[in-house]
Order: sequence, then structure tokens, then C-alpha cells
Amino acid sequence: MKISRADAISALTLPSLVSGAALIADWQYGNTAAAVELVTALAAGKLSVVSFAKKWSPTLSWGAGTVAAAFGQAAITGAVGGGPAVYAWLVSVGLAGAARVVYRHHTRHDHMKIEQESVRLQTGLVRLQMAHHQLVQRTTPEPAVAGPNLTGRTVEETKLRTVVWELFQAELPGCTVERTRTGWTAVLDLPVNLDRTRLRAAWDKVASGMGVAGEFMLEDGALTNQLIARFIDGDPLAAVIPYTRTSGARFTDPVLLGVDRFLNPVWLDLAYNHTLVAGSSKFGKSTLVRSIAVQLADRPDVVLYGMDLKPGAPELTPMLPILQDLATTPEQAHTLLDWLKEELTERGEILAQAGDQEWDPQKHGRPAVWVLEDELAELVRQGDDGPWKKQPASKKQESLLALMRFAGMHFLSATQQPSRKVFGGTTDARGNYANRLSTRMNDADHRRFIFGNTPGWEPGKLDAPGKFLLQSPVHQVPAPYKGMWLTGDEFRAEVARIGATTVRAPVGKRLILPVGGDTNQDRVRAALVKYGNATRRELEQATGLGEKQVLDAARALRPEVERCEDTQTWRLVPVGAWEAQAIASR
Ligand SMILES: Nc1ncnc2c1ncn2[C@@H]1O[C@H](COP(=O)(O)OP(=O)(O)OP(=O)(O)O)[C@@H](O)[C@H]1O
Repeated sequence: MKISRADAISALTLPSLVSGAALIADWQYGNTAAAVELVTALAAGKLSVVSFAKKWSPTLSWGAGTVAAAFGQAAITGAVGGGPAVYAWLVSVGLAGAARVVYRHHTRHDHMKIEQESVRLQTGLVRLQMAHHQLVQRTTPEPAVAGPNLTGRTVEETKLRTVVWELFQAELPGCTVERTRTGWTAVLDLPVNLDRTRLRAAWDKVASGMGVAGEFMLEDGALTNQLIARFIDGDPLAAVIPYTRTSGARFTDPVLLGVDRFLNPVWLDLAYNHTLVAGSSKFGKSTLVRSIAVQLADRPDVVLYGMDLKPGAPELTPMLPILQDLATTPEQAHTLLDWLKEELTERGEILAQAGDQEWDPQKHGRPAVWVLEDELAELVRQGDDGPWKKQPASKKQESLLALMRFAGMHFLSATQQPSRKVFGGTTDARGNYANRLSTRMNDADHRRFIFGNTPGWEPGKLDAPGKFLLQSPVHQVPAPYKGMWLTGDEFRAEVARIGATTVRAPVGKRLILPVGGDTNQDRVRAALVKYGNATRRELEQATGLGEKQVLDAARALRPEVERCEDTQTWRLVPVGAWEAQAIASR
């Protein structure tokens, strides 16, 4: 242990003071002082010994000891003086120094203990303060932070602003909500910390946060930070959409199909493209075909032909007044396909002469043609086998599909059984039919023949008759539509109205389909019943007989059949006219 200056001073001071005081007392009182000092020293010494022995207060023990030593030194200094006094002083200095060292030793430990205790107490205090802080934090409500103002002008706007804030901590600088007939549309201006890709990706969460029952459609706005959300409330397509007569005047005018989910009209361009209508039974396929057919038939530059090979031709027979002709047997279907081929060749020549690429009825002198086909699969089933194995109807149709469009000639084909075979071996109809519509289709496999495997095109999900999907050059996003509902009465009325003014192709230039009959006369009669009047050539075409056989049969049928020299045609004598003749000859 190092002895400091303070140690030296305190060790020297007391003995020196004691010696000085003893010398003064001796000078003043002589031996009496020394005696008193001795007695005091002995008494203090005794007290010290007893105190140490009985383990009384250390202060008393050490204090009494110190007093005994001091008075002992004083007694020796006063009584003896000289050398012993010096020795006594020295012993006292030594004792004082030792006492100081002992004191320092003890107090050092005490200091350390005090310091440790102090550290412990301070640590405890800090812990206590921390616990108090935590307790305060947990129990005291958060002070209100000044947040964004999420209140909008409409309930929807407020909800949108709130949900976007909760999900992205983003405050919309702009959010305009407008009511529509089927819900509402919101134009969202996005802040810098939220781009529209992120918002689109998380839109499911936004929609569920909005808690509204319906469907959202998203599209990019005009500005790069704008997203447009169209909300469709419930199912607007559940409503019945009444048939509306349209006023298309040219074959290139679009036809009206129905409405989209916003109840906006849906139009389809049919010109220069073939159209396929698919769908399971009882879901509105025929209604769609009918509403398209009456609109086309109402245009002066369009003629319609039909092909319906189902027994009794149930779909197209009611349309006879607006059709130029209807093929109902495989023979007739082949004749129609062959005639289309010839017509196509002639039109090709007309176009070549005019130096044109596309057919224009006004300019090129012949109307646009639509061939309505009901149940394509039936044509393949009946028209590809037997005598037509080498030249199957499906192959004829496939080559026509590829070539006819430019000549203003089109197919509008309906099927409920789309398959690879039906489409002439190609895996889907896309190559041939640019316009594809489908009402509900129960067979999931059929879907790919209409729409391919692109996700979203799922006619199996259409849940009501009249709803359909549409894929066309301008309809590339899968969305359900609802077709116009043309009641049976409305349909018959439209067919009668349009049929009354439907212009037939002129005699000699028209399609003549084969007719049946047991004898030659039966066949000629059947042909004249079907076509009213016919040239000899047309009778040959209809009956499949040679020139002489036709003339013999026609002559044998006189007077039921007569010949008009002016028009070079044969006709059945009208019943009324024949009776009038009979009366006149009486
Ligand atoms: N656009 C429509 N709106 C409302 N209901 C419709 C609509 N189209 C069809 N329906 C309902 O569906 C029924 C079947 O319609 P449609 O005859 O057109 O179906 P389809 O699929 O052609 O059946 P099928 O092949 O058996 O003739 C109709 O009688 C009508 O009740």
C-alpha cells in the first residue's frame, strides 16, 4: 500500500500535539499533570482492552486505545522527558501511522462495498425506470398521430381510400367515383409509392377489403399513374335483353348480338369472316343464330342459304321465307357446296376483271352470301360417308372456308359437338372461323376446339341461357355477354316481314338442289313444286335426269304442267287457272 502525504501528516500531527500539550502541562502543573495523564492512560487502556474483548463498538475500542496511547505518551513525556519522551513520540507516531493504515484498509473495503452497493442500487433504479417506461407505454393509449384524410365524396371513394391506405400506407392523390348503370367506376390516381402493377397484383385484397358483392374489372388509365376500376354490382346479365330491330343497310354493317356486363350493346362485324356459334342444347345457341340471321336477311345486298341435316331440319325450316334455299339431305348439301364452289369461281373472275381484292355487291353485281349451317357435325357424319367418301363434304367445306371470304361469301355455322373432325382435321376452329361465339358448353373438352386453351375462355362457367363468350378480331378479352331474347312470335313475325320482300335469285341463275321421287314424273313434279317454274336445264339439275327424260316426263304431266314459250320455262298450272280454263271451255 502506498503511503500518501495525508497518511504522513495524520501520523505525525496527533503525537506531536500530544507531546506539545504534555510539555505545557508539565511546565504548568508538574508531576500532577503526569499523574493525571498516567491514570487517564491506564483507564483508557483498560476500557480499550475490555471493549475489544467484549466486541463492543470498534469505534469505542479503537478510540479508547488511541486515547490510552496518547495519554501514555503524554505521561512519559511529562514525567520522564528527554530520550524517553522522544521514544514515546516515535512510538506514538508509529502507532498513529499503523492506525491510519488499518483505518485505510478497512475503509477501502467499505468504499468498495459502498461502490458495489451503489452500482447495484443504480442498476436496480435503471431497471425500475425501464419497467415503468414499458408499463406506461403499454397502458397509455398511443397519442393520436396526424394521419391522412381518407374521407371521400362517396361511400365507395372513402372505402377505396381507406383500404389502399391500410394495405399500402399510400394516400391516393385522386379518386373519382362515378355511378354506372351496373355499378360504379373509379379512376384512381396513384401516389409515387404505389404503382399500378402492384395495385393490380393485390387487387383481390382491395376487393375483399371493400366488402362489396360483385365483380371488378381493371384497366389502365390514360396517365401512367392511373388505374381504372369498374365495379359490376351483382349480375347485370341475369336480366332478359329484349330483341331490338337494327337498321343495318349493307352487308358490312355489324350485327347486334346483345349486351355486355355494363349493359352496353355488343356488335359484331360479320363481313369477310366466317362465324361459328357453339353451345350445349337449351342454352340459347339457336336464338343467337336466329337474331343474326334476321338482321342479315333484312339487308338488300345479302342472300341467305341454309344447310340443316338434322331430321326434319328443325332449326332452319322456319327460316325458309328468308332463305334462297335450304339443303336438308346430304345430296343437297353436296350440291350446295358444289354450287358455292362454282359461284366462287365466277366471282373470282369478276374480281380479277375489275382488278379488285374484295367483293362489293354494289360494284360487282351479286349479293353477299351467308350459308347458315345447323349442326356442322351432322354434315360431317352424313356427308363424308357412302358415295362421298372420296369427296367428303367436310373437305369441300374446308377448302371453301379458306377461299370464300374475299368473294363476300360466308359461313355461319352452329354446332353443339365441336370436334377435330368437324373442323376438317385442324385442332381448333380458329384458322377458319375468325368470329367464335359460345353459349354454355357442358363438355369441357369441346371448349378447346372453339377457344383453344387460353385461360379465361371457359364457356362451362356461363350459368344461364343466352349468356355467351365472344372471340373475334376485336374481342380478345374473355367476357360474358347476354344475347337478345327473340321470342318465337317475334322471330316468326320478323321472318314473315322480311320474307315478304326477299328477292329470289333469277331463274336460270339460281341454286337448284336435287329433289327426290320414285318416277321421273314424280321428280319433275317435285322440282316444279319446289321452284315454281324452271328451265329445262334446271329440271335436269333438280331431277338428275337427262334432257330427253325430263322432256318426256314433263310432256306426260300435261295438262298439270305447262310450258311458257316466252320465258322458256316449265311450270305447274295453278289450280285456280286450270279450273278457270275448264269453266271457260264449257
Ligand atoms: N337470349 C336469351 N335470353 C333469355 N333466355 C334465353 C335466351 N336465349 C335462350 N333463352 C332460353 O333458353 C331456351 C333455349 O334457347 P335455344 O332454343 O335458343 O337454345 P339452344 O341451345 O339452341 O337449344 P337447342 O339446341 O336444343 O335448340 C329458350 O327457350 C329460352 O327460354
